[in-house]
Amino acid sequence: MAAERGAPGCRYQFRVAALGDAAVGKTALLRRFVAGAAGSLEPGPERAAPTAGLECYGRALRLPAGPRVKLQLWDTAGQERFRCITRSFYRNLVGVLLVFDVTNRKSFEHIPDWHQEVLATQGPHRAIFLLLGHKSDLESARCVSAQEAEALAASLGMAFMETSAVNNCNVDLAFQTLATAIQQALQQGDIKMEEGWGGVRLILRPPEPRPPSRKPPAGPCQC
Ligand SMILES: Nc1nc2c(ncn2[C@@H]2O[C@H](COP(=O)(O)OP(=O)(O)OP(=O)(O)O)[C@@H](O)[C@H]2O)c(=O)[nH]1
Repeated sequence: MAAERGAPGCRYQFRVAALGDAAVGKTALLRRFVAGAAGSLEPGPERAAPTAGLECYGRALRLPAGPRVKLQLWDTAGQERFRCITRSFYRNLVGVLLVFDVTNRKSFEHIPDWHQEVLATQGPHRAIFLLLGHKSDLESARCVSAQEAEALAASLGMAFMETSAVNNCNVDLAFQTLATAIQQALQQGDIKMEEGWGGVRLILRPPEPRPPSRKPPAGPCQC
């Protein structure tokens, strides 16, 4: 997957958000993806300042066998007191990463509530979801198995992956998987771009098919 910081040559912009309980690692996950494998994680292993409301990041990527797309990535506050800000924004999402912490059972049990909250506020546009079990590097403290998370994801109609921002496990793959599913839904007409909806934006029109070139008249030279 080729990555760029800007959006040159991107055909679409997909608006995606990471949702889940406070401190599950949404900010670290997004920053890891934007910084790439070589980037350092700010502010380090200590607890980062909790997100207040919403923060936005962006990164472009080329999908396998597809166009280049820009992901507009929204980091949302997990804390309840910011929920009225984040809720107002769900209807303009085309992709949602539902994030829980594999060492925090409550954050896993709250996933159906997060899912329901998005569905309840979405309007006619249906977002594509991906369930992420985050902090997979903390194996010894794990209290949610991959099998039960897979079962939950299947029951909610979405795919599941485990990620870690600390060792950069599956981070690129998670975003690539979500973006590919969005692109396929767009291609199949399951998602439609509409005026006034911010989930998908066309940045660059596909090139028009070129008209057949006019050949010089056959026959003897006229000059
Ligand atoms: N071991 C480990 N720790 C992580 C990982 N990702 C994040 N953390 C730590 O988990 C804590 C919370 O991370 P954040 O990214 O701030 O969590 P958040 O979900 O954005 O929190 P809110 O903004 O309150 O919603 C921080 O101390 C991070 O360093 C990870 O993959 N592995």
